[in-house]
Amino acid sequence: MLNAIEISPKVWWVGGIDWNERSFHGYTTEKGITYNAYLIMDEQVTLIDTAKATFTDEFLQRISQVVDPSKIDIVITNHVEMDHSGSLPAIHKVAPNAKIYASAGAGVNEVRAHYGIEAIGVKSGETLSIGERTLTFVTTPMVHWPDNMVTYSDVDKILFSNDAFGQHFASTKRFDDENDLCEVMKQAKKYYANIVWPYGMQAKKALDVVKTLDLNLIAPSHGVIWRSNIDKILEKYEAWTTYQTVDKAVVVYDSMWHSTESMAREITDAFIKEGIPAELIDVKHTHISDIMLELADAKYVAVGSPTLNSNMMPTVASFLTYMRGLSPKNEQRIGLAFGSYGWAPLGPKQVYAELENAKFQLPVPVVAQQWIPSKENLAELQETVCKMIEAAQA
Ligand SMILES: Cc1cc2nc3c(=O)[nH]c(=O)nc-3n(C[C@H](O)[C@H](O)[C@H](O)COP(=O)(O)O)c2cc1C
Repeated sequence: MLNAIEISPKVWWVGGIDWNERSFHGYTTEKGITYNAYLIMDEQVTLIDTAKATFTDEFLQRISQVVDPSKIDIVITNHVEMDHSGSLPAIHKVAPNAKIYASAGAGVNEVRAHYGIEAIGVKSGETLSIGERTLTFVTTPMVHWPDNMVTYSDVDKILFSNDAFGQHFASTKRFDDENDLCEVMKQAKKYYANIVWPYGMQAKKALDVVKTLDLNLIAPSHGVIWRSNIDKILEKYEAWTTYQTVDKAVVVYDSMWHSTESMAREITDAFIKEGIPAELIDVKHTHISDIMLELADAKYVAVGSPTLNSNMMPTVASFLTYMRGLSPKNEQRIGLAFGSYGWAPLGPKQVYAELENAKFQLPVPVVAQQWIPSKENLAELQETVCKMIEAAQA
C-alpha cells in the first residue's frame, strides 16, 4: 500500500486511491479516483476531510503511519458528500472527543442528517487556531452542494479546496508536476464540466477569493495537488467560470439508417470549410460525460436525431437531458437541431425544443429531412452552417 505522504512540513496526505472506479454517479472515471484527506500535525492534530466509506481501512492505516487516530483533536468537514465524509463515523468512533467543524447551517445539518453526529458550525472568514497554524474557512455554497467550504492554512500557504480544482485521476504521485500535465488538465476540465459547470457564478465568487491568497499548494479532495501549475489551473477556472467559449463546433447525433449521420457529417465538414474546428460525435459510441468535456468551451453545438416512434432517439434524449442540467443557460452558445424522419418530423423538433429549453441561440429553424437527404439537401446544410456562424459574429 502507498504510504502516507508528507506534502509540506507536518502536513500529510492520508487519503484513499480507488484504482478501479470507472463510474462515479454515471460520470466515467477512466483514470480512477482518489479520495484525498490531509492530516496536519500541529498542537491540535487536525484532519481535513475523510474518505469514502469503502476506503476507511486504507485511510486509517495511512493516518496510523503518522499518528494514532485516537489522538485526532479536530476534523474539518469541507463537504459532506459521502466520498469525502464516509469515514467520518469511523473517526468519530476512534476519536470521540475530536471536534468536528462544518459550514454553519448547511454543513452542520448535513453531518447530522448523514451520520447523526453534531458538528460545530463555522462561517465564511472565521478562523481557528490549531497551534502554530491558523485555519481560515471560506464558504463556497453550491460549489457544488449547499455546504461546501474551503480551508486555508496560513503557515503552509495551502488551500484545502475540496471539490474545487479536483480531477478524477488515480496516481501514486501526489503532485501536478510529477504527472502527465495534459492528462491532469483534461481530467480537471472533465471534472469541471460534469460537476461544477452548473454553478459557474458561485464558483467565480469563490475563485475571486482564492486569487487573493498567497498559495504554495492547492490541495483538492480528488486527484493531484497543484504545486507548479497553480497559475495554469486558476487561469482555466477563470475561463470556465466566466463561460468563455472558443470557435469550435461539436456535432452530436444518433442515426438508425445513416440519414441523420450523413447530415451530421455534412454539417461537420461545413464548419471545417469555414475554418472552424469541428468534432463529430456519435452518441452511441461516446459517453455523455465525455461529450460534456468537448462541449464545455464549444461556441457551436449541433444535435441530430432521427424520429423513432414519434420521438427523438432515447440516446439523444439522455444526452440532451444531461446537458440541460449542466450547461449554462446564458444564450451565449449557438445551437442547431437537425435529423431525419419518415412521416412526422418529431425527432428533430424535440431536439430543437430541448436546445431552446437549454437557452441556446437558435438562429436557423430546425432542419428536418424526410427520409434520405439528396446531394442537394446536403449541400444546403453548408448555407445553414454559414448562417449560424454569421449569427455568432453579429
Ligand atoms: C423502428 C422505427 C420507428 C420509426 N418511427 C417513426 C416515427 O414514429 N415517425 C416518423 O416520422 N418516422 C419514423 N421512422 C422512420 C425514420 O425516422 C426514418 O427512416 C429516418 O429516415 C431514419 O433516419 P436515420 O437514417 O438517421 O436513422 C421509424 C423508423 C424505425 C426503424
